[in-house]
Amino acid sequence: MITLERLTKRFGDSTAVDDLTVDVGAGLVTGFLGPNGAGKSTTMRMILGLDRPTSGRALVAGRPYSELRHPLREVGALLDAKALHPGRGARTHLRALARTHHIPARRVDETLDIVGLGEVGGRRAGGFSLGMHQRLGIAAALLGDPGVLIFDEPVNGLDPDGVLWIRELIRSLAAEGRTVFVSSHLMSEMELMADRLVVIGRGRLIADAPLSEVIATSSVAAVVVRCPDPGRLALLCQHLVAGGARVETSEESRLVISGTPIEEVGLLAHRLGVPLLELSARQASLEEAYMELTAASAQFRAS
Ligand SMILES: Nc1ncnc2c1ncn2[C@@H]1O[C@H](COP(=O)(O)OP(=O)(O)OP(=O)(O)O)[C@@H](O)[C@H]1O
Repeated sequence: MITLERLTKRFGDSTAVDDLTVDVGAGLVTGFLGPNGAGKSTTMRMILGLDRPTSGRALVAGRPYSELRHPLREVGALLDAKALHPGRGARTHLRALARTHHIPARRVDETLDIVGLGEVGGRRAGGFSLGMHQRLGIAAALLGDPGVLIFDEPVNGLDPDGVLWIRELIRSLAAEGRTVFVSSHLMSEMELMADRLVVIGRGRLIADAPLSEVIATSSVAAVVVRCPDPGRLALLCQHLVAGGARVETSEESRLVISGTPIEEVGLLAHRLGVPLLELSARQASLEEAYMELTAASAQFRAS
């Protein structure tokens, strides 16, 4: 469990994180979204004791990071995968970490196997590909078998195999009951990975809800009907508009309706004797919902 209580961080005159209160629960993947500069990394850094809050608190399992007795056994993190000594082998790097954090040495080979680097553990990290760096960073995060995991942009720059692997790993870590907090700019990936979402913009909380609820906020969600009889379709359209729905006619035989539930559209068509060849719900994508939610707080968006 991660708890943010009125968490605030100022750098000089600018406020990077602004009064953020959020509970990130166990057994779930919680996605952390927001435009560039929204304050995601700063928030994660404060959870990990790398930045000091200006006010408020960030707690892991009920305590600030600095008060954790065995931090790596409580919380593992992937922030900047390249931040390690290039001359060191992967195994040597993990062994050093294990030693300084009182983690049994056998975990080094266990975690190298979990991330698929068992065969290359002796190679210098300086020669690793981006994907191997990510895997090694994840091995370091898992080393202490922690209950809380924080991943900042874990799929950045990975090939499709690597993306699939990280997605499955992250889902399985949550299924084991761990708290998993993940940031990503890839909405399609978040849609597949996250159970809940925390969305921030300019440091402030915009949404904290299950994925499905965030998607449901989009105005792009619609009901599509198709009818072979233009006269009947026009009649249906008239009644829908009179009832307050927004209706688009993209093709002659098709209506795209928003603001009216699919059940009501179906019953109305039946009452009016409108023959339907199609009655379907069009769900918004997370990307569409996200763009609407963050429209006011994105600093760099073309108009
Ligand atoms: N050490 C620092 N000194 C001054 N300003 C900083 C510092 N670290 C971050 N900031 C500022 O705080 C704000 C939030 O940055 P942060 O990196 O947390 O955002 P982010 O949501 O992670 O962005 P991105 O998606 O681009 O990684 C930005 O305006 C950034 O310039």
